[in-house]
Amino acid sequence: PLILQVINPNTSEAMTATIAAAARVVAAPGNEILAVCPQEGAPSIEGHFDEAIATLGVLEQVRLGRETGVDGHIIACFGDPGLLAARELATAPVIGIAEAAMHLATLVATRFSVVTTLPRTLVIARHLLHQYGFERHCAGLHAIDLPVLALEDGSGLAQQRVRELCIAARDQDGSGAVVLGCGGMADLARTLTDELGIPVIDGVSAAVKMVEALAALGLRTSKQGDLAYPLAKPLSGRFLGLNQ
Ligand SMILES: NC(=O)NC1=NC(=O)NC1=O
Repeated sequence: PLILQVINPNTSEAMTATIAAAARVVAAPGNEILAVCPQEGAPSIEGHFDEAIATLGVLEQVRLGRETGVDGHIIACFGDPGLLAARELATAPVIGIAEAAMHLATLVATRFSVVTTLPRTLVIARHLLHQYGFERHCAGLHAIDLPVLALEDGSGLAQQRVRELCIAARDQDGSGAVVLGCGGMADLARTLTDELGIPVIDGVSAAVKMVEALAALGLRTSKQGDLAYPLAKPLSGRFLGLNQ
């Protein structure tokens, strides 16, 4: 059995619970989901500034996970904050939910759309498409224009807007699949897939299965070249805990 560390990079316990539940639904029997979030940081991640803040918490959790001996790390925020830095620290695989969902979307459709939260985070999704090489696969990017934590306010308004934009993406973008662009949407994928008749993909569950696949194949983060452990140097002050 595996221990999979699922990191919610924001500090909202409610979203950590949503993410953990989605991960546990799909985890293989016997595999443990170790859901964590930073003690300090941003309650939600909605732009470049928030991502920079969240990255330190992600790295601290990856460090703790490595010491615990987890078999994989999942960065459960759609910006995949700190992904490559985390891979330097990690021995086990590190997967971001955006890359996971995008990869799976390309396996079931020739074009996919993304439905995310605030319009200002659309540029982050575009950056990831470029970074991962999926620009030509993405037929549309949509934002519900509600803040991330609207997904946890219990009103159902954000969930309704996600559903409307997924339908619009299916009918207007010519997409064969939709990628849900927020960790807090992780509980919506199965229902929307059934209702819309196309794959609606959540990155949390996608990442869980991809880490399980990598573990089963004995594949871990390469420590050759740029993903080798960070060069040892005396990190000071608030970064003391990150010394190797
Ligand atoms: N595009 C997003 O909504 N990203 C996110 N911000 C968070 O705090 N969690 C996410 O998944």
